[in-house]
Amino acid sequence: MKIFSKQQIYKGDQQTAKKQKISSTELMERAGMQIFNWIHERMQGAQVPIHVFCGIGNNGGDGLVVARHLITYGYSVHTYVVNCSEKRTEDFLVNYDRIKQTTKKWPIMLNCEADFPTIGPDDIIVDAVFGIGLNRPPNDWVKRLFQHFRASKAFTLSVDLPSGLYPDDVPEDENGVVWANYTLSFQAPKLVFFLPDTSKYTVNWEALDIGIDAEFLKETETEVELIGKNEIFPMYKPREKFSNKGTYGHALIIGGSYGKIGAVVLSGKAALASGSGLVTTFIPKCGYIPMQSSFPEAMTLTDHDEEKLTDISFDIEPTAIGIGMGMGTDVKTHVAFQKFLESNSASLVIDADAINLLSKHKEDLKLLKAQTVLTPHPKELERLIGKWKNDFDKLKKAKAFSKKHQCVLVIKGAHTITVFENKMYINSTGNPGLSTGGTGDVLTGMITGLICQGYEPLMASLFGVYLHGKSADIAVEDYGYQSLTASHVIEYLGKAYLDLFAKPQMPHDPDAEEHIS
Ligand SMILES: NC(=O)C1=CN([C@@H]2O[C@H](COP(=O)(O)OP(=O)(O)OC[C@H]3O[C@@H](n4cnc5c(N)ncnc54)[C@H](OP(=O)(O)O)[C@@H]3O)[C@@H](O)[C@H]2O)[C@H](O)CC1
Ligand SMILES: [K+]
Repeated sequence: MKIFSKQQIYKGDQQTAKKQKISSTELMERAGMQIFNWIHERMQGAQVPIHVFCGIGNNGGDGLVVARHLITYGYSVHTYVVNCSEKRTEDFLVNYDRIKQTTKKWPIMLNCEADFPTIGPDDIIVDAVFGIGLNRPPNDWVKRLFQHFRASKAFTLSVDLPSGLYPDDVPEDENGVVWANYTLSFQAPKLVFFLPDTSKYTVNWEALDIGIDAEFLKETETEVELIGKNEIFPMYKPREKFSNKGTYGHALIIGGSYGKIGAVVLSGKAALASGSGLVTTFIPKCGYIPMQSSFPEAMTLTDHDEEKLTDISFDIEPTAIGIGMGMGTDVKTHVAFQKFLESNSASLVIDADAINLLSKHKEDLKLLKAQTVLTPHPKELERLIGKWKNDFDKLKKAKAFSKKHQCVLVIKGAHTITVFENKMYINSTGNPGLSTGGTGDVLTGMITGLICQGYEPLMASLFGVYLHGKSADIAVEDYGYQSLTASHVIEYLGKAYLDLFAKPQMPHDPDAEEHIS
């Protein structure tokens, strides 16, 4: 699913109005009606006080549409205009008149803190103060209004975007933002719903189809995409009937050191379970027996050193190599890694200590061949690209790094973001059960295994990240968040594959599930 920029959203509105021969007021009516339907479907006329707070722009206009329909359907509605500016948009004014014609209970003007209404914890707040048009921090009294919302503990439903949140920046003051329980976003979610700095402002979100021009949606190239089943399924490569283990490539997993052989076991098993035809592991000598006994499907090569990697040489021809898990950053290991990079011609997935070595010795980055995949967690990323001011700065730096080194950056997190040159792909699967040792090793193995089967490195990264999260989502049903382990992610990979063929995903629902951030 495409995630549009603010400029693209405004353009989409104009193109929709032109192509469908409707006015912007009609488009606002559609948008507001969708929000009303969503509420009405759930509330079925329940007489819970609903406080609709409207700004003075089009987000406020949407709020007025919602309030008008709620009033018409007999709900207990209190409508307020947050009078934070002298300006009014045209469509706000049209809907301001319309609501005044619908009810004698006209919207109440809020001008300062003394005007704040009492809101009960069981009431509902509809937040339509600011949408994507916010361009500066809210006034102090408006900030206090947002804190008043939060203190009330009322269920807060934000229209399009939690007010006070920019679509393309991180707010300076968290008190200047509405903390929503749910956000109903028009047509597509916003990037800020997925970033660590800003995802906390909405617990849950949903995209509502407001009938934006189909051609616009199809033709517009976006910088960001949300990756769900709809995006992943077309990438799937079916297995051929007349095939053998050689058809699906040979994965080589290199890593491990004394006490950290398990990382390579997990990675190797994941490469195999993702579908690689053959798997070989390359580890220090001390790992030979544990590897052979715990992972019989794999072939094992060893370094001549007992405890660490000092000489990565082999006479097999792997299709793809995953390297770095549990490897350590010993000087001798670095020399071996450097020599390996100089001579390697296979596709490469780099993780953990191999990333740390690259960060320490940036001159080695020029040894990476195009489309090498790097899978850093946030700390490893910081060592690699330097500190960032906020998430947007991080993404800017990540894009620059990817462009410079022609590599695929898989930034692991609650919403893993894969960056390739100027494009960013946000994963929609996964859960907090994955915050446990070894799950990163599993991911690296999976991406390596997918490259072995002929997936391009970028595709393999997107597919691997999706399947990894999906596997955890299925496994968590059986094990719960606390007890989920990296081994379960491997065990449930088959179910994650099968899920691709299960119920189709709804067009506007990235993963046919609730979107809890
Ligand atoms: N396709 C769609 O997604 C549709 C979205 N709709 C809704 O429209 C809003 C965007 O509406 P817009 O009027 O552009 O913006 P806002 O309502 O968010 O803000 C209105 C104006 O408020 C001013 N502003 C900005 N920051 C502040 C501030 N801190 N304090 C006071 N005022 C502020 C600013 O104007 P200025 O001239 O003063 O700079 C904004 O322009 C979108 O989010 C949806 O809810 C359509 O209804 C349907 C299609
Ligand atoms: K809002």
